[in-house]
Amino acid sequence: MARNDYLPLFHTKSGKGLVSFRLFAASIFAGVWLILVHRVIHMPSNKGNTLATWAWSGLFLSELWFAFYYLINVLVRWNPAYRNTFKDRLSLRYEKVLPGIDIFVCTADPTVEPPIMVINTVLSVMAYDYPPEKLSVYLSDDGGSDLTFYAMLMASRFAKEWLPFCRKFKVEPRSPEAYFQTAPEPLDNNTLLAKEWTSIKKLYEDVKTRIESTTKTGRISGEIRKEHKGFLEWDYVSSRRDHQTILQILIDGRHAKAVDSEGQPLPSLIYLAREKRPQYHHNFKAGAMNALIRVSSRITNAPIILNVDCDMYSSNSESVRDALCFLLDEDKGKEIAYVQFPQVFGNLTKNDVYGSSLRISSKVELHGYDGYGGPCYVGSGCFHRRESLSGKKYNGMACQEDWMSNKVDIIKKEENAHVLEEICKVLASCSYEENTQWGKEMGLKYGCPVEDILTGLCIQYRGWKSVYFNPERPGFLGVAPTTLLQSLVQHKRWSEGDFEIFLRYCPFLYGHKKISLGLQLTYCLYLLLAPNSLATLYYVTVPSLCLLRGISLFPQVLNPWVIPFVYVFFGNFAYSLVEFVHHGGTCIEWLNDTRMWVYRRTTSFLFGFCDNIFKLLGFSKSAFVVTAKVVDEDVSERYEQELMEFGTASPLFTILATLALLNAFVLVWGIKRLLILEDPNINLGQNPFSLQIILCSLLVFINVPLYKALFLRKDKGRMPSSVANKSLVFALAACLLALRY
Ligand SMILES: O=c1ccn([C@@H]2O[C@H](COP(=O)(O)OP(=O)(O)O[C@H]3O[C@H](CO)[C@@H](O)[C@H](O)[C@H]3O)[C@@H](O)[C@H]2O)c(=O)[nH]1
Ligand SMILES: [Mn+2]
Repeated sequence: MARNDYLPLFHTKSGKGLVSFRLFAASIFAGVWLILVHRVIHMPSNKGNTLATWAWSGLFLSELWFAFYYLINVLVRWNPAYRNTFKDRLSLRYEKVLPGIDIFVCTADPTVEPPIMVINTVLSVMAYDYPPEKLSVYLSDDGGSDLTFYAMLMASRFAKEWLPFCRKFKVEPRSPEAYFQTAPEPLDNNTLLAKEWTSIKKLYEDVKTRIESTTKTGRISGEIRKEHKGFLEWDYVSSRRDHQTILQILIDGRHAKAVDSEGQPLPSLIYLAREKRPQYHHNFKAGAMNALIRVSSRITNAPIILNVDCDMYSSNSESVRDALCFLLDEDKGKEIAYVQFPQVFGNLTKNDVYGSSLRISSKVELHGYDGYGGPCYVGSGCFHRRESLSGKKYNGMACQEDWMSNKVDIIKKEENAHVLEEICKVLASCSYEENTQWGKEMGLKYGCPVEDILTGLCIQYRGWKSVYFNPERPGFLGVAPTTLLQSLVQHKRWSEGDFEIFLRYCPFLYGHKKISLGLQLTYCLYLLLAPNSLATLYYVTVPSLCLLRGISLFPQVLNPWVIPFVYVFFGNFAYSLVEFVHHGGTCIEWLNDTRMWVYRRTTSFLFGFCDNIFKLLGFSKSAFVVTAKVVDEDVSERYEQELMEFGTASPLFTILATLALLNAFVLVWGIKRLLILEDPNINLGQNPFSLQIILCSLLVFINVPLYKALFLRKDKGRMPSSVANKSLVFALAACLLALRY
C-alpha cells in the first residue's frame, strides 16, 4: 500500500484532566514529605520510652513504604492511553485476506466449571463476526472429563443452528445462555425473529437440560456413548491425573461437509485433554496452553491466538476485528505482541460486595500501563501473535505479509481428521517438553501462579509492545468469585505470583533497557502487592495497641503538624472515592471495595508474601487453586443479598476477626480514656490520642459486617464459632500484652 494513502487502523488518545491530577498529586506529595519530616524530628527519645521509639520507627517505615507505593500509583495515572479502532478501514483493506484465528478455551474441572458454562463460552467464540473458515476453537480440558466432552459434542451440533441465527439477527451477546437471559423476548409473534427465537430457544433449553442432567449423574450412559467414537477413549482413563492424550476433532473445518444449517462453513472445533501422568508436573494452565500452542500449530497454525478462560464468554462479536485493527496496522502493528481486553464480570451484585469488579484496575491502571507501552497479559481475553507467544524476539519485522499470502497455512488438506489426531497426540504428551525450551523460552512460562503476567512481561523483555483495548461494549464477560474466601484465595494466588515475579524476574534488572523505566515502575503496582501487607498490618494494629498503652503516635488535633496527616489521609480517600464514582461505581460499592482493600492486604497479601519466603527457603511449591464458578444455592442467595460469606473455618478469617475484635476492644477503651481523662483541662483538640481514636473508629466502622457475622447472624454464612473463639483469645491476649507488658 502506498504510504500516502495510509489511514491508521486505530487511534490513541491521552487522558483528560491530567493537569489537575498532577497538581493534586504534587500537593499530596508535599503532605507526605511533611509527614516524614515530622516523624524524623519528633522521634521519641530512646531514653524515655523504648517501646514508643520502636512503634514510632515502625510507623515511619510504613509511611515510607506507602509513600513509595503512592508514587507508583501516581505514575500509573500520569499518562494513560485510550484506544479506538476503525473496523471499516480494516474491512476495506483486508476483508478478503483476513488471517486465521485460533481460539483457546481452558477448563480444568467439570465440578467447579460446569460443562454447560464451558460450551456457552465455546459457542460465543465460534459465533464471532468473522469468516468461520478462518476460525478454529480449541478446548483444553485439564479435567479430562467425558462430561465436558459430551457437552462439546452437543455444542458442535447446536452450533449448526446457533451460528446462522446469530448471523441473521446480529444478536449480542452470542453466548446462548447470556443471550436468552438478557435479550428481551420479541413481542410480535409473527416476525421471522420471533419464530426462530422460539425454536432456537427450545433447542437450547433441550441441549442444556441434557448436559445438566448428565453432569448431575456424573456419568455418560451407554446410549450416549454410542453417539461418538471419542467416548471410547475414556475406557483407558484411570483418573483425571493419569490418562493418555485425548484429541478429538469435533468439527473439521477443512471438510466440505462442515457446514451449518444454511450451508455456510463452520469453524473447526477441537477437544484436547493433554496427557497427564502422576510423575510429571502438569504446570496448570500454562502447561495446558503450551500443549494447545503445539497441537494447533499442526492443525491450523493461525498467526493469531485468542485465549479465554472457560468462564469468559465473548460478549461482543466484533472483538476479533477490533484486535486485528491493532495487529494489522501497517505502521504500528508490527511491534504489538498482544492486545489485551479487560476482565469484566457478569455476575456482580449491585454494590459488588467483594470488590471483584476490578473497576480501577481495568478503567484506570491498565490504561496507565498502556501509556508506557505495555499493559500486562491478564490471562483471558487476550489476542496474541503466535510468534511472540511462542518465544520469538521482536526484530523489527513481523510476518504480516506471510499471513496474507497464506504461506504459514500448513494445513494439509489430504490428511484426514483421524490421521491428524494421531499425529498431534504426541505434541500433547507429558514427555514432549523434556529437554526443550517449552515453559522457559517458548510458550507460557512455568513455575509461577500468575503465568499470564509473567509471560506478558517476558514478551515485553523480548522487545515487543502490547496494547490495552477497553471498548464500550465489553469484549468478554466472566465469573467473579462469589464468596469471601474464594476472593481472598484468588488474590492470595495473584499477589504471591506477582511478588515471585518481582523476586525472580525483577523489572529493574531484567527490564533494564528493554522496557521503559516508567513501565518498570508501573509493573511494581502489581508485583509489589504482597509486601504491602506488612505496612498495612502495622498500621491497623500498632496505633491501636499504642492507644491502649498510652503511647501517642500522631500530633494533637490543634497542632499544625496534624494538617499533612489529615490532608494526605482524607485527601487520598476523597480522591479514590471521586475516581471510583467517576468510573461508574456507587458510594457503597466504593466502601465495599475499600473494605476488601483492607481485608486483602491483611490476609491474602500476607499469605502471598509468606509463601514466597517459604519458597525461597525451599519449604513449599506453587499451587493453583481453581476458582469455583458455581456455589450452593443458599450461598448464592446470600451473595445476592450482599451478605458477606464466612461459614468455613479458615486462618484467613481468624486474622480478619482478630483484627476486627482488637480494634473494637481498643475503641471502647479509647473512648473511655477520652471521656475520663485525668486532667479535665485537656480538651479534645489537645488530646494526644485523637488521631489514633479516629483511625481505630474507621477500622471498626469498616468491620461492621464482620461483627454482625461474629455475633448477630444466625445463617450458615456466619463466622464459625471455632474461628470466633480463637480470634477472641488472640485479640484479648494482644490487648493484655499491650496493657501489661
Ligand atoms: O490446572 C489448571 C488450572 C486452571 N486452568 C484454567 O485456568 C483458568 C483460570 O483459572 P481460575 O481458577 O478461573 O483463575 P482466576 O484467578 O479467575 O484467573 C485469572 O488468573 C489466572 C492466574 O492466576 C489466569 O491464569 C487467568 O487467566 C486469569 O483469568 C480457568 O479457565 C481454568 O480452567 C487450567 O486450564 N488448568
Ligand atoms: Mn476465573
